[in-house]
Amino acid sequence: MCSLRRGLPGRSPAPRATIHCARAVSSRRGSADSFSRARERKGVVRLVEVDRLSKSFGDRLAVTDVSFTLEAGTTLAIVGESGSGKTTIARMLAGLETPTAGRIAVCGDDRSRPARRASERRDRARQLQIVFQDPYSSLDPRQSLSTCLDEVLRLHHPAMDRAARAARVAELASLTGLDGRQQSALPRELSGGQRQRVAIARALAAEPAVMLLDESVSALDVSVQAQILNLLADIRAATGVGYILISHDLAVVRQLSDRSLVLRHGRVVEHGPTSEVLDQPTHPYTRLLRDSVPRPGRRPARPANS
Ligand SMILES: Nc1ncnc2c1ncn2[C@@H]1O[C@H](COP(=O)(O)OP(=O)(O)OP(=O)(O)O)[C@@H](O)[C@H]1O
Repeated sequence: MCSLRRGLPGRSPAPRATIHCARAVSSRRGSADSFSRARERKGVVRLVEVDRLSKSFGDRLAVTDVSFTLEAGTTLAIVGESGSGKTTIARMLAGLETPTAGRIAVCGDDRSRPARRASERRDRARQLQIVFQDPYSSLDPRQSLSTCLDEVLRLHHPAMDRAARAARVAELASLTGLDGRQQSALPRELSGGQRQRVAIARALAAEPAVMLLDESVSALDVSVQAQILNLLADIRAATGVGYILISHDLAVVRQLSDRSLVLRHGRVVEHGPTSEVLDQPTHPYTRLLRDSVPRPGRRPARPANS
């Protein structure tokens, strides 16, 4: 996997995503809170700050008072059973839902209200990209990887000429382990794992500071899943991108994330380093989630009275 990093010739290991974000943070330094400034002085780039976020749909509270941060080069996992509010948080981060209360900042820019102009939407997309569980539905069936990446590069990097774009397409394909045939293939001609690599390459083409991985490896079989997780870890090390990993699979969470946040009925019940959350959970719900993972010889835990 290390060879993938050689696919970024001449690029500084100092992550471009981080540089992009650091600029955004310093450009609005006046409104950054004192905690952010203290972290910046220590050289930690805070990519995402979510503060007391809530969302209700009518009288249904989907998310209540959720706070977390994400730093460059790290992964935060959001776990919880179906209906616990994971997707709603993801949709608010991506700007697809407006919070009922609370604040979201990505790269220091406030996202608590919808983007008004196309340029603002483009800037936001450049800061945060999403990779969904099913790339098939999010890929244009008529576009090969090369065409798809070229389009993203033209949108986000208008100063790049055709040759620079072609070089960057080759670089991204190499980074995500897609060969020449796969670069010119249509989505239907690729396997699920290859399509997921295409979706990752497309997200990376925008050079985002943050990637939101929404059950991105859930549909893949275990060996392909392991390859994609290794790939994501390599990309994180090479670029400093931060990941928000939404997953119900605790093995995936353990492999890729540094910190985990456990949601129940839209509220955070536990939040801390992943190893501590999974190995020494303090909340009964986290214990239940962990003990529900099927393991040889283990009986499923009975739900507590809840
Ligand atoms: N547009 C909506 N209108 C009304 N209720 C909604 C809407 N979107 C989500 N909800 C409700 O909000 C709660 C949280 O849903 P959400 O999709 O965020 O959960 P989740 O943890 O992502 O679940 P899953 O793992 O099944 O995707 C659920 O009770 C859901 O029914």
